[in-house]
Parts: sequence; structure tokens; C-alpha cells
Amino acid sequence: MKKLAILGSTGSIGTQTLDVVRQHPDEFAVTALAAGRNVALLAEQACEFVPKLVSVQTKELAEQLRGRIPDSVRILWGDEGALDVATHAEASFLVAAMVGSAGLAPTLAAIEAGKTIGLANKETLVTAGHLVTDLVRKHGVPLLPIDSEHSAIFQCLQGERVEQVRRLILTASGGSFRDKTRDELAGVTVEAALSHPNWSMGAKITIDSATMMNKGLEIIEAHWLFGVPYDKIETVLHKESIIHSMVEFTDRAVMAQLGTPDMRIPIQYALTYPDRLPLESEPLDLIKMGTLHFAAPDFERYPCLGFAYEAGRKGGTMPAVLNAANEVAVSRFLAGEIPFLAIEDIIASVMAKHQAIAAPSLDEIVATDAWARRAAEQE
Ligand SMILES: NC(=O)C1=CN([C@@H]2O[C@H](COP(=O)(O)OP(=O)(O)OC[C@H]3O[C@@H](n4cnc5c(N)ncnc54)[C@H](OP(=O)(O)O)[C@@H]3O)[C@@H](O)[C@H]2O)C=CC1
Ligand SMILES: CC(=O)[C@@H](O)[C@H](O)COP(=O)(O)O
Ligand SMILES: [Mn+2]
Repeated sequence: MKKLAILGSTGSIGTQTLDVVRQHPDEFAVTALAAGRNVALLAEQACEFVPKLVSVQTKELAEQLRGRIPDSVRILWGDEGALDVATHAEASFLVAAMVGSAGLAPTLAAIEAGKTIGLANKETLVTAGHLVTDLVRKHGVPLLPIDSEHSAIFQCLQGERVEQVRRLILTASGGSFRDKTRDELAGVTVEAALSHPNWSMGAKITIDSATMMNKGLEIIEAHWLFGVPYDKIETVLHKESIIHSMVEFTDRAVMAQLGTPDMRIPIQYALTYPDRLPLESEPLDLIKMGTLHFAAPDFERYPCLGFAYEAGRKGGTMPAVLNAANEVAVSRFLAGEIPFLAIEDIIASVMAKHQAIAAPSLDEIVATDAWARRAAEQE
């Protein structure tokens, strides 16, 4: 029985992880759950799975949970609560599915505590890729990708040697505005931006998908997960999201992983790796699909892709700045404060003001993240 802790249990990845657990009650148990503000859903989850520990963002929210969940479930809150969930002694596996760089500290603590990490929270690797990968090596813990593209690449690399990789090819749907020109983007609404053509995901990643910053973050994520340099990481527009990514090897053989767009498949693969288990999910019907489409990404149409390559290649604290500026800009767009195209302007402007620090410590990353957030708020 694998015992799980989940950061972000009330989100899109968190709830789909619990769906996988529901399908395999003899394989998985839930030990600890951390959520943000959704007390009602966390209470339901706690009643259903009866973990040892739950945590929410504030003390007030924790008080709202009391009396609504079994007495045996300990209730914590805040950063400390999330840290205790991530490092709970009885859990061997952490599903890191909080959104944003808030997931970094508890994920680092879980690695230090020897937990296997199922990583959905890509912002963690973008912000502090060198620290996460060094710590994973030091503690000998597996870091298993949940992000669909990285799970695909990970599956394509089974039994292969990374030195024999010619290219990683990340597929990109193009997001909610893929059929619009840049001029048409000026007046788009939050509601339209939140309508992803293929995936049902949290609000932040759905906006990232529309700006293609999601693919930019995924390029940096792939660099750290697979140790492949940026000039060997490419993207291709693939509007059906059926091929989840590809690897080209030195002999020009290309491996691809395909499937219906259902995140429970990569989530379950991380949970069961190196085994596989059955999963109740829509089968892929290529005959019904008929055709799959591919196109080159246009860096003028999607400047965030270029920002991500620039930040990744510059390294040091620059990816943390890219990420923090993006997080603030996306939340300002979601709040109706700025237009869609201002997201890109804010990121470019904050990056231009930053002098990257090489090989930063955690304290330097945390300080830089805070600086970039303030700068992005003031733009
Ligand atoms: N959704 C998807 O299909 C995919 C997501 N990812 C990545 O996975 C991560 C999660 O995405 P997704 O599930 O879509 O996001 P959601 O917005 O759906 O969920 C985010 C989760 O994090 C919780 N949370 C947010 N802030 C805090 C905080 N400060 N402290 C504790 N908990 C917090 C939320 O709690 P609450 O709702 O209770 O406030 C919620 O449980 C992201 O990094 C995303 O990029 C990667 C690939 C695919
Ligand atoms: C499901 C998943 O992994 C997302 O990151 C998804 O890939 C977003 O789609 P696009 O960024 O390709 O629009
Ligand atoms: Mn992805």
C-alpha cells in the first residue's frame, strides 16, 4: 500500500489524483492533504479518505474545518501546515500539485525527508531547478514527472540513454486563443481565456497556456528533469493534444507517447512507476480522429516562448524572475486589472530590470522572487 501526501488536493491535479486513488483502493491510501482556501471540498475529501492530517492556508479557515471532519484528523494551517503535510512520517510519496512557487519550500522539505516526488508543480523546477535536482541527487529520491509532456518524454526515455537524445519535442495546443491574430488579442475577456480547447485545468495554467508561457515553463522544466540543454529542446504546435511529446534520438528514430487528454494517465503512471495498472479512461480512437495537425510555433505571436528560452539560458535567478512576474501578471489579468497583452509586457519589463545572480542560494531565490513580485505589481 503506497501512502500519499498531496499538496493542492482541492485543485485540478489534486482531485484527479484522488480519482486515481478511488480506482485503486488496495494500492493507495491518503495520509495527508494540503489545500488553500476551499474548505468545503477539503472537508469532503477528509470525510471520504480520513487522512491523518489536513492543512489549509489560514488559521481562520482551519477553524471552519473543525466539527466538519472526523475527530481523528489533525488540522493545521499556513506554511508550517503545508510543510507538515509534505513531510508526514507515514507518507512515502508526495504529489506536489500546489500552484505557483508557493510549492517550492514544502517540496524541498519532502525531498530532504526522503519522499518520492510526483511533480505537477512546474514552477518549483523553474524557480529553483538546480537546488531541487541537487537535493534529489543528494537524498537519492525519485523525481517523477506528472506534467503530461514530461511524463510522455519520461516514458519515451525508458531504457534509453539521455546522451543519445538529439531533441526533445514538446507539443503545445496553442491555448484558448490559438486561432486569433495578435491584433485580435487586445480585447479578449478572462472568461474566453479560461476556455482551454483540450484540457480542464486550474485558472493559472489555463492562462499560461493561452500566452504559451506554459510551454516556456515546460521547456525549463524539461531542461532540469532530463538534463538536456536548451538548444535540444523544441516545441511544435499540435492542436489535438493527442501526442503528449516526443524524443528524437541520434539515429533519427522518434519515440512519441499518445493518449486522450486525461491527466489521470500521467498521474497514475507517476504513482505506479515502474509498473502500470488499469485505468478507467476514454480509449484513444485514432481512426475516429482521422488527422493530427502540426505547425511551427511563431515566436512573434507567442513572445513568452522567447522570454522562457532567454531566462533559461541566462540561468541563475532569471527563471525565478520570469516565473514570479508571470504569476503576478496572470493574477492581475484574472482579477480584471490588466488586459491580456499586458501579461507579456510586465514579464519583459521586470526581466529587463533584473541582473541575474549565478548559482543562487534558496535565500537569494526567495528574495528575488519577492522583488520580482513587487516589481510586477507596480508595472
Ligand atoms: N491541471 C492540470 O491539468 C495540470 C497542472 N499542472 C501544474 O500543476 C500545478 C497545479 O495546477 P492545477 O491543479 O491546475 O491548479 P489549481 O488552481 O486547480 O489547484 C491549485 C491547488 O493549490 C492550492 N493552493 C494554492 N495556493 C496555495 C497555498 N498558498 N497554500 C496551499 N495550497 C494552495 C489550491 O487550493 P484551493 O483551491 O483550496 O485554494 C488548489 O488545491 C500547477 O503548477 C500547474 O502548472 C501541470 C500539468 C497539468
Ligand atoms: C495537461 C498539461 O500537461 C498541460 O500543461 C497542457 O499541456 C496545457 O496545454 P498547452 O500548454 O499545450 O496548451
Ligand atoms: Mn503540460
